[in-house]
Amino acid sequence: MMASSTPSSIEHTMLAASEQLQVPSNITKFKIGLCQLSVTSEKNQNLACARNSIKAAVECGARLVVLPEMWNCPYSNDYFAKFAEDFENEDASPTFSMLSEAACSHGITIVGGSVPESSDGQLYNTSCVFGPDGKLKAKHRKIHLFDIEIPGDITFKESDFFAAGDNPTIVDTDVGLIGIGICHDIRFPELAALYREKGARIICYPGAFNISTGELLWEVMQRARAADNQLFVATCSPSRDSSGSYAIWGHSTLVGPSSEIIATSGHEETVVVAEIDYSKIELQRKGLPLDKQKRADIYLS
Ligand SMILES: NC(=O)CC(=O)C(=O)O
Repeated sequence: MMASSTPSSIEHTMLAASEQLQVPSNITKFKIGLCQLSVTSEKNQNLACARNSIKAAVECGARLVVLPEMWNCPYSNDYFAKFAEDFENEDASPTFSMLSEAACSHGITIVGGSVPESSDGQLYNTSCVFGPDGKLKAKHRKIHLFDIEIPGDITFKESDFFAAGDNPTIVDTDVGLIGIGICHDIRFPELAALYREKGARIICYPGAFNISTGELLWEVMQRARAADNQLFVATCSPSRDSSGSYAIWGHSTLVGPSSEIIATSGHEETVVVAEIDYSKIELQRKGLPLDKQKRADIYLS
């Protein structure tokens, strides 16, 4: 269906290799909302637009809402430092406050896309996850920074501005275990495989693929991560702004565990709302038991 705290409350952003999280058994079906937002150079306008879009998703029944990569700030080196906020000082962070308030007043889980975070003199491309009580549950700092140089096509160097995160993020929410990656993180199958191994049933990737890479790779990457791991993959992008310096592909999408596209969009501003049914995962894994067929004994030798 489509319709046009404190740092101590972070539950876990890093997993020890032996740690196995438990999947809550009580939730099997719910709706997810992907807010494909139009991003401007006015932060307050971006916050207001995101707040309205979250409300629209909730009105369509969403219990989990995902925002795009860099939704409070244009995806441009000219803006990252100016728009950065320090989440440790949450009262001085309008983005943190808005997401916390929205999650609490609607009683939903929000994967808050990503925004520039300033911390200890560094900038990070960071996604915050909030629970229905409005508390911060996890914080994912983009691990794989988008450095690309394709002559005559696209050059972008995130590492000139951002430091990379060092931790995978899997978060236990009221809609089950969610793995988090940001955009370029989707290209690394090892991260998705780790999330699957730890019990994630859905991986959320806020992203802002460029039109150069997006047409060929955006859908392929999502479907590959879903097929490899037999779980749901949700992506959420900003909408395309033809006046911006970085042309965004859009196409926020929900993919199911057999790699099927459940819902998607074009490049315009919209909210995608679709159903996640976890029983599809069990069905797919039973019919095609990749986990049992896996030959881990030979891959690493
Ligand atoms: N924002 C990104 O990481 C962009 C990306 O990965 C792309 O291909 O475009």
